[in-house]
Amino acid sequence: MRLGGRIAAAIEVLEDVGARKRPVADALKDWGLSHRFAGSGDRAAIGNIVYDGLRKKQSLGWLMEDDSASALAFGVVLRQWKIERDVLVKQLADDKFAPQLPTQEKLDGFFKRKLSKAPKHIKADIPEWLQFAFEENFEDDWIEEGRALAERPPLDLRVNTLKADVAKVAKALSRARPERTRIARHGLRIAAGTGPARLPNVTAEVAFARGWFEVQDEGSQVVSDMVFAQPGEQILDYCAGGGGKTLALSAAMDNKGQIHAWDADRTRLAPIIERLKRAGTRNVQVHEADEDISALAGRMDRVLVDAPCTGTGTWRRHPETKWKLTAKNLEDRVEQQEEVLSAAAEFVRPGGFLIYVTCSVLPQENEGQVYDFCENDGRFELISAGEVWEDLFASSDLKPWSADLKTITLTPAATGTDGFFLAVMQRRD
Ligand SMILES: C[S@@+](CC[C@H](N)C(=O)[O-])C[C@H]1O[C@@H](n2cnc3c(N)ncnc32)[C@H](O)[C@@H]1O
Repeated sequence: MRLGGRIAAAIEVLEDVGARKRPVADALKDWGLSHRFAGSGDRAAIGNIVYDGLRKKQSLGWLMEDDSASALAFGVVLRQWKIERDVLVKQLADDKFAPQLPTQEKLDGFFKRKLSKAPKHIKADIPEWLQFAFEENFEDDWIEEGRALAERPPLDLRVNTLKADVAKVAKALSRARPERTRIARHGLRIAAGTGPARLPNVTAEVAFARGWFEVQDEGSQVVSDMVFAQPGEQILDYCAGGGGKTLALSAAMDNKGQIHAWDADRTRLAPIIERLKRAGTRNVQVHEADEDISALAGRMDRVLVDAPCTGTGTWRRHPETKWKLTAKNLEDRVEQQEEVLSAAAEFVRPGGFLIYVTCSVLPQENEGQVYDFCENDGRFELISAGEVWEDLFASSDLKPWSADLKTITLTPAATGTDGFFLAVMQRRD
């Protein structure tokens, strides 16, 4: 396919996503199934236009004075992919599959308008109603933080130290030119690439089938490390989901001790079985949602609550969720988090630790949540996560946010990771 056909396809997918409010991945998959002539390079390029457009939907719409799917797709190739206007016009002129170009007047305006003159939430590419929360969290840097959440993310891998080491995986994947992560100790990163560049399908590699690595954002690797799980301990992963963090904890414990993996949703937990097997994990007990785990109450050295959240820290990967999020969704999540935190706390032994994690950058779900919890439950005290950071990652030149010098927030702008929040609370009695 030529560029014109790819832009036309991206417009079709963007319209589908907008009209049916469906996940981008589903819309792209359907498009691929009904256009089997498109090669993998075409599908990657179309996906990139769609995702890049959704990440910067607001700023591109403002520059184009038009937020249609077509304006967005052309905005991406002209501004983000940096294809010269004349080159684009020429390429599309004799392409019968190319969509209609925006009018001369619209394009003139697009190139004349300066984003520095746009309202602040548009510059930051975040929904206006979240501006206050961003300001509260990131002070003078909030626009930069919003913008970083609108960039393309890299592909991060966590080397499974139960089966391999960083050098071995780097060698196995050398064609993809992975580099060591700047914070995580067992991480590799494959750069995002620009324009139509596609990321390699690393899960099709033999090294993946052998369990040498997992796909896991560096931020997720870092917060898993900060649980500080020690060999021989008893750990409860209360919101284990597909097991991303469970696997990292197991490797950190060198398969010694016991991890109990639980989740309220049995279907979310299902993939964990296969992943544990591939990783060579032997110290994880999976508990189904309807299983009674009350025998573990008051006995766990550490309980990890990787709480259900709005996912604002992962907007780079799921940009459509940025524009769908409502104040009501946020309120519901906050309520759910309160319930999960109180229920999970019952499993911590006296002197043990409760670790609260979200992949959100909103203070309501983060600092607000743990301060309320500690106020209501006098047994728990917030301790300094900054000290754990220093213990583990002092050598990194990147530093997380810490509004209160106790909890930590990772962000694409500060730490080059997805957005994550982590707080550690200790049970006194
Ligand atoms: C952020 S995801 C977990 C991701 C997972 N830890 C990982 O690293 O792959 C949050 C999980 O919380 C679970 N959850 C929601 N409400 C819960 C509850 N009341 N108790 C336990 N888990 C719950 C959801 O099913 C979801 O799998």
